[in-house]
Formats: sequence, C-alpha cells, structure tokens
Amino acid sequence: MKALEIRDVSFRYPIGKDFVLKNISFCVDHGEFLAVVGANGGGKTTLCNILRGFIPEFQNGCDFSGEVLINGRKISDYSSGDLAREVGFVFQNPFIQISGVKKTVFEEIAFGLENLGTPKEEMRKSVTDIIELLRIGDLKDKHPAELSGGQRQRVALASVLVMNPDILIIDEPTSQLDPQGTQEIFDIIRIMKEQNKTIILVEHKIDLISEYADRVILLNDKGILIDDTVDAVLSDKILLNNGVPMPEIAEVADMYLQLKEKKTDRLPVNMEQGIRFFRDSMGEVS
Ligand SMILES: Nc1ncnc2c1ncn2[C@@H]1O[C@H](COP(=O)(O)OP(=O)(O)OP(=O)(O)O)[C@@H](O)[C@H]1O
Repeated sequence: MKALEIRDVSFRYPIGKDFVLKNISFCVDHGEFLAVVGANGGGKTTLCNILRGFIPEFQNGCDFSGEVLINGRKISDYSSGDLAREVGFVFQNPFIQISGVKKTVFEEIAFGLENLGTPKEEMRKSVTDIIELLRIGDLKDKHPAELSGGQRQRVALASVLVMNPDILIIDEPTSQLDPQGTQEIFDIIRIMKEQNKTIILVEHKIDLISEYADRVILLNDKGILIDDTVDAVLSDKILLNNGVPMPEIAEVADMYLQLKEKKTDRLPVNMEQGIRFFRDSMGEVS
C-alpha cells in the first residue's frame, strides 16, 4: 500500500479564474523522499494544503475533483486527530506554527499531544525524546517568543515530529532562514529520512534537494511536467524554462561542456557526481 496517492486532482480557488491544479496524479511510497519544485505561483503550497486535508475542507465554494488517499484510506474519512497522527505539516513561516499560548518550548512541543488527550507521563517522555533526537535541549526552557527564526522553525518541526506521523509535508521550511538556520533544518530532515519517514518537501534551494531527495516532481500551470528520479529531473534543462534553477554543479559542468564543445548523457547533480564528472573529463584531456 502507498503512503500517499493522489488521483486526478483538479482545483480552483473560489475567487480564482483558472484552475491552479489540473489532473494531478502521483503516488508516494512509505519511506520515500519526494521533492516538489516549480515556478512561483505554480500551485505547490496549494498541493500541500490538499495533502494535509486543509483543502477542500476549509475552502467553501471552490472547485475540487479527484481523490487523495493516505495509507489507502480517503483523506476525507479521517478525523482531524487521526489525520494529525498520520500526516505532519510544517509551514513556510515558523511564526504561524507556534501556538502563542505556551510559556516554554517544552510546553509548546507538548501542545499537540495535550490536545489529543495524551497521558501526562507518555507526553513528557515523547517530548523529551524528540528534544534529544533533534538536539534542541538548549531551547527547552526558553519562551517561544524569544526564539530566532531558525530556532522557531526547529521547534515547529519538533512539535510536528513529536506526534510521530509517518508522513511529513514540509513547505519551504528554510525560505526565511539564513544559511546556518537552513543547514540546521536540513540536518533534522536528514534525521527524519534516516528514520524512514515519508517526506514531501517543497523547496527552492535546489542544491539541498539534490543532496537529500529520492524523486522530484516538476509542477507548472499545466500539471506535472516531469516525475522522475532526482538525477533525471535535476539534470534536465527543462527546469530552466520553468523558473527553477539547476544545481550549481550541473551549471558549471554544462558551461565546461559548451566551452569544450562536448556532450554528455547526463549532467552531474551533486558533489559526488561532479567530482567524478570532472575527474573523467580531465582524464580524457590529459
Ligand atoms: N487563497 C487563495 N485564493 C485565491 N487564489 C489563491 C489563494 N492562494 C493561492 N492562490 C493563487 O493560486 C496560485 C498558486 O499559488 P500557490 O501558493 O499554491 O503557489 P506556489 O507554487 O506555492 O508559489 P510559491 O513558490 O510562490 O510559494 C497562485 O496564482 C496564487 O495567487
């Protein structure tokens, strides 16, 4: 059974003239890491909101067709509590995710479990475990309002992960963070991948996708343009015509090939492939 299955989904906002998503279909396996890329306004956040059950539930008057299945069961058949245990959602803006009603980070992380009526001792253990796993012990007694953007985003991730969902939907988690904050978030995402979570990530930082994702979907206003392995999609120049950059190493290799008037079957998309590419190319020259 697939972790997630999207069958022929189309969607138009109540005040929207055009459909934002048209006939979108794809599946995600348990433990798979899928990245979704595309130009601004291409519908990535809308898709995330469909996958977490927010759309069409909270969009009166919209046009929605198709089906979303989580673990083989229709998303509309889940209660909100059951869905929160299966699907965790991390927003682009960590300021939205913090509840604003808790005085310490520890209590903030416990908030979701508290709402589900989790027994106190079990809750305390889950929160302590996730704080240790994500190495954010230094933050646990701080007031959430005192945190920097990067710290808030790590706490936001902890408050989702403490519910232990199998599926994580993460929408541009680093767009408001500096390079160090970005790396800290990706360190957490790497831990989640090692724990075999199913991850759907929207992210503009293509070099990070190239290091972590298994598969990439390129979305534009016509639907899914490509759905393939990370190597196949990120080395395809079709990205450039759709508002998405290629990994830096692919661009450098492409410039090198143009300079040398050579061709390759596939451009490198990460450091390891880049080193091999240039070692082989230089070897050929000498
Ligand atoms: N609540 C809304 N009501 C009407 N239109 C909306 C609403 N939210 C988004 N849109 C429109 O839907 C389209 C898709 O937006 P969406 O935010 O899903 O794209 P995106 O790919 O996530 O963009 P970005 O990369 O900039 O975050 C855009 O044209 C946007 O203006």
